[in-house]
Amino acid sequence: MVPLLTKYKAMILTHSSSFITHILSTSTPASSPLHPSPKGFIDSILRHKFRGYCSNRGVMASSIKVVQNPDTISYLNQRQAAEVDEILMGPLGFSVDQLMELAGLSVATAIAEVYNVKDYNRVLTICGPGNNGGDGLVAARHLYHFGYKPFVCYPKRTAKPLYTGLVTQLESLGIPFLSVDDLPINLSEDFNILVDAMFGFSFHGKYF
Ligand SMILES: NC(=O)C1=CN([C@@H]2O[C@H](COP(=O)(O)OP(=O)(O)OC[C@H]3O[C@@H](n4cnc5c(N)ncnc54)[C@H](O)[C@@H]3O)[C@@H](O)[C@H]2O)[C@H](O)CC1
Repeated sequence: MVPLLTKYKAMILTHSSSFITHILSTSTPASSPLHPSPKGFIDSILRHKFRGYCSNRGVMASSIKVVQNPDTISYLNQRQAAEVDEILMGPLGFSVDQLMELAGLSVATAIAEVYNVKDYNRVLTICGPGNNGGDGLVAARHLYHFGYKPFVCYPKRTAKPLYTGLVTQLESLGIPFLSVDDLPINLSEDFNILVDAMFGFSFHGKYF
């Protein structure tokens, strides 16, 4: 899969934790009301964590570190992303559908900021069976409203109301659902952008 990916115009990963996806993916060096510093955001989560759970700040401080690269993009690893979600959904009281909506909207907004709709119109969103897949379904809906032409491949559907509702919303907009067999061998011939919403922090096993 990896060699193929290099051919795509863009590949968007929704792997990172929902609420922070956009902030991390579009972070700029300077803070502004629209683009808050990702470090500031993470710091506020960590402060909450320290306050709520930890009497030993040194230990907790070393357990989550935000890696900042020279381009000011920050990354969380799998465990860190899961921990942030636990805090958001626990003491901070966010619900899954609330976070999923924010994650999907953030991904769609990040795409719209970077890839103009005229040149990069056809977006394939490949959705897995869990919450990460749900993020992708939400992203497809917002991309439609931003003027893109989204396509969704959602081969392993989940019967829970949260997911069936998302599917109904996409169907009502006429967004095509493609089976795996419908997909061309060379995805880059048919699509300008690929959104990988297959697995998030619950992925286990090995990448190949
Ligand atoms: N609070 C939350 O949980 C939220 C998370 N958000 C996003 O969702 C993902 C995590 O979602 P989750 O449902 O826990 O699982 P995944 O989507 O990562 O995986 C789905 C499903 O797949 C199974 N699985 C894992 N590895 C494999 C494998 N090798 N082969 C087959 N199946 C596999 C796994 O057991 C899961 O059941 C998180 O990253 C966020 O992006 C939302 O934004 C909402 C809030």
